[in-house]
Amino acid sequence: MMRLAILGASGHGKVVADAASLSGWTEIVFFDDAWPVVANNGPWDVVGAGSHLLAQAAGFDGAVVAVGNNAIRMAKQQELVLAGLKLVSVFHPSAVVSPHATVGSGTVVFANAAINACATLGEGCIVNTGAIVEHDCVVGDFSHLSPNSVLAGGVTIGRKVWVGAGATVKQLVVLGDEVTVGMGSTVLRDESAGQTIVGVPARPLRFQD
Ligand SMILES: CC(=O)SCCNC(=O)CCNC(=O)[C@H](O)C(C)(C)COP(=O)(O)OP(=O)(O)OC[C@H]1O[C@@H](n2cnc3c(N)ncnc32)[C@H](O)[C@@H]1OP(=O)(O)O
Repeated sequence: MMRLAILGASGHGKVVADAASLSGWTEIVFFDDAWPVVANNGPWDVVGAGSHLLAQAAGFDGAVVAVGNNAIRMAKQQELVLAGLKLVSVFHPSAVVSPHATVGSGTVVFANAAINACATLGEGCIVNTGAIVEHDCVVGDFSHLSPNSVLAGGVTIGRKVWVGAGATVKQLVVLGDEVTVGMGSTVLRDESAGQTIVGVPARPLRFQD
């Protein structure tokens, strides 16, 4: 029996649970502060609030935070670690991950994602469905690569970066911490921390017409 606790009874959590179920976790339960009003998340049970999970570290073989917001995911993951839970990574079986890539704890990698050779991903990241992290990329902690987004070779992104669905980042570009890339954007140049950039080519949102 391999028992996984997922914190966050979200839609994203359902995808984490599916990937975990398909990759060998035999018992999966959710914790969420909406419990007991929320008692299930799709086919999975919600069995307690976040505080209950913090008190049950010994009861699980692993835990993962399923919260889409990067800052909240970071805070929750740090709480779980302090409480003694073992943060694990979850890989959908159809994800292709190079044996020469490094993936931090608490990172989830969904169906048809690819992480190529010598890429380095931090902890608590989301590599969403079909996202591509090319060779030699560096992805900071608690970043989210949305479905079908592409980081071309050697891209470096900071912590808590959100790359929107279908966005593409040119090879060797560097994005600072907490940059948000709008869905469908094409990023051709480096951007400093905290910017929201959109469009083709991507420009800071405040400069859009
Ligand atoms: C499984 C999953 O679902 S994972 C999640 C996947 N979701 C995503 O990838 C969504 C990513 N988020 C976005 O792209 C958002 O639009 C953001 C973060 C870039 C901007 O969001 P907000 O700050 O709420 O901006 P808002 O919607 O008010 O738009 C502001 C302006 O930017 C434009 N804009 C917003 N997003 C984009 C975009 N991706 N590309 C081009 N223009 C955009 C809007 O048209 C608007 O222009 P206007 O002022 O001329 O009307």
